[in-house]
Amino acid sequence: MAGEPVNLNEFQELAKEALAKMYYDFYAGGAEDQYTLKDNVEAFKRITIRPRILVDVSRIDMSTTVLGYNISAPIMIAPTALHKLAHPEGEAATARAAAASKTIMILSTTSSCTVEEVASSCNAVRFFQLYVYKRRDITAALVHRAEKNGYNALVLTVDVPRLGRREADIKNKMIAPRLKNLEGLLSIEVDSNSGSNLEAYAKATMDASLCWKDVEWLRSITNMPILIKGILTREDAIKAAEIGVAGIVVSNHGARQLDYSPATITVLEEVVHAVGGKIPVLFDGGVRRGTDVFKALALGAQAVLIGRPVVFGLAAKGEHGVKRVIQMLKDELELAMALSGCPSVKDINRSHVRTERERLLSML
Ligand SMILES: Cc1cc2nc3c(=O)[nH]c(=O)nc-3n(C[C@H](O)[C@H](O)[C@H](O)COP(=O)(O)O)c2cc1C
Ligand SMILES: CCCCCCC(=O)C(=O)O
Repeated sequence: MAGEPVNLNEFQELAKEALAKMYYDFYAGGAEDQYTLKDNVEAFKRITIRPRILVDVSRIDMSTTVLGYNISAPIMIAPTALHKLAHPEGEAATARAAAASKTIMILSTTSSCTVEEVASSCNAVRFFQLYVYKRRDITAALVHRAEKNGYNALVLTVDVPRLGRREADIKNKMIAPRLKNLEGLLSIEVDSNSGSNLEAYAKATMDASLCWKDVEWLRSITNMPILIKGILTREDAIKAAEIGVAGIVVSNHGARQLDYSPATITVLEEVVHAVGGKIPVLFDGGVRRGTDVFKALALGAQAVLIGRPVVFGLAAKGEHGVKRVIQMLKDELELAMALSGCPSVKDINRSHVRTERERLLSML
């Protein structure tokens, strides 16, 4: 690609040029037919914006709060695995970029840098994403380390009882790098001649018996607020609000788990209605433009998380690349707000978008 990237998709092109095929495929890929992977992005394109005019937009304020923490814009960093496959500085660079951008990074359990290394790389607000291992003692140790190292919330990922079938990883025989957070705690060697070593590793270690009552167990071992990541239905959203978690993330894991699960933006409103304002609803999946952020906020999300574009920014240009990715989205969101008559994020409301359902109903 010639010249500097001007949007997030161009960062993906740069990352493709920079990365070994096995790693690029791991980051970019989705499950099976990758139907949901495409639809996460395409579904945003089926929503149009209803701009309002003659509103004073000479000043735009994108700042907001999540769990009471101030951030410069409703754009956070989603937990994604193994940043050192993208860049030698790994999650430490991502965390510094998050801090410089005044936003929150959610560190993955399956990070290449440890909980402690990331904590000492910046003093910004950080959340910790938790996978629950069969070995509950190891899970508890991770939670305690996150708490001790100043992570401000726990994001419990609930959509990985098994790893999704990612065919590129199977073909590439994707490696399962040693997870630094588990060093000295768990050593499982996998060697899957038949396909993805990552999938084999996940099968050997992740606790597929995880269920609602385990949220109580988690609560009993930590004072950190707990958010549940991976909710796609009103039924589960109601349950989460009933058991009193601190928030939820509408997510299909970047379409890497269950193919033909819905594009997340198409179920956001259902979940928001079900929760009825009792707890904050965060959102991820397919956000590539400031207008996508705007649409998610209009449908009730408090903030969005960005997954792949952050890793692509890191792969292409390290910490600077992550900062650029976040800044590009912020610039696009700011412009979308100005052109839609929304001087602050609280001005963005349901009347500012027309969903595909509404378009179809209007034709009857
Ligand atoms: C390479 C990659 C690794 C991921 N690793 C994790 C993880 O360790 N924990 C987790 O909860 N979600 C993980 N996710 C899912 C993201 O948190 C997020 O839900 C998803 O990437 C959002 O979609 P987007 O990539 O279209 O922005 C991962 C996603 C990708 C692409
Ligand atoms: C090493 C165990 C599985 C890592 C899973 C990371 C992830 O959530 C994803 O790739 O998606």
